[in-house]
Amino acid sequence: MFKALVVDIDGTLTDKKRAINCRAVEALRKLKIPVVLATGNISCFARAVAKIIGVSDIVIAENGGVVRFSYDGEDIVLGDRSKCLRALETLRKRFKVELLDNEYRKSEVCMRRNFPIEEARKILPKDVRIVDTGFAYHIIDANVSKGKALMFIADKLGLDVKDFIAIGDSENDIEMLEVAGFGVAVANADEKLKEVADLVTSKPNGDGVVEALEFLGLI
Ligand SMILES: O=C(O)COP(=O)(O)O
Ligand SMILES: [Mg+2]
Repeated sequence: MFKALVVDIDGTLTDKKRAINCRAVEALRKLKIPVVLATGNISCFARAVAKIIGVSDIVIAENGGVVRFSYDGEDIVLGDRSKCLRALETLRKRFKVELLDNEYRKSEVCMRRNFPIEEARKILPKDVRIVDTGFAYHIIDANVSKGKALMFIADKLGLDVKDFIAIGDSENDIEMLEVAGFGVAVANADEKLKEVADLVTSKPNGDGVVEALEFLGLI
C-alpha cells in the first residue's frame, strides 16, 4: 500500500561515527518501491550515497533546501541562502562559529556544534531557524524542511505524499515524518521525533531501519 520510502542518512543509515549499516543497505537495495534519501548534507554527498547504496537518484539535500531528480540532473534550490547568511552574521557577533562545507551549500549554512543552540535560537531572526541534526547545526530558511521538499517531490512524481513511508532520527526529520503516510523513528532518535512517529523501533540506526521494513512487510 505504501508506494515509496524516504530515509534520512546520518544517525539513521549511519551510526554516531557515520559508519553505514550494511544490513540496511542490503535491505534498501531489495525494496521494490523507490527509495529517496533525505539529508542535511550537501547534494553531491547525497547523490554519491544514493549511487553506492544503489537506490533511486532522487535526493533531498540541505534539509530540504535542495532537491535533485537525477544523478546527472540539476539541483533545484528551494531555500533562500541570503537569509541564512544574514543570520550567520548575527550569530558571529556572539559565538565563534565554524562553518562546514560552506563552499558547496546552496540554500543554508552548516556549522560545527560548538555553541549553545538555545542561546542562538533566542537571537536569530524569524525568517530562519536553526536545527541540530546531532552531527551539525544548520541555519535554514524558515520556509524550508525535508517535509516540504518531500511534498514537492511527491507532486512531481505524481504520488501523494501520504504514499511515502519516512524514517529518521533527529529534529530535522520531524516535518518529513509528519507529512508522510507512515513515520518511523529509529531507537536512537530525538524524543521530539519519537513523539510524531507511528513506529519507534527497538533497535538503533540501520538495524532500526531493517526492523521497520520487516514490520511493514516490505522485506
Ligand atoms: O548533515 C547533517 O547534519 C546530518 O544530516 P542527516 O542526518 O539529515 O543525514
Ligand atoms: Mg539524521
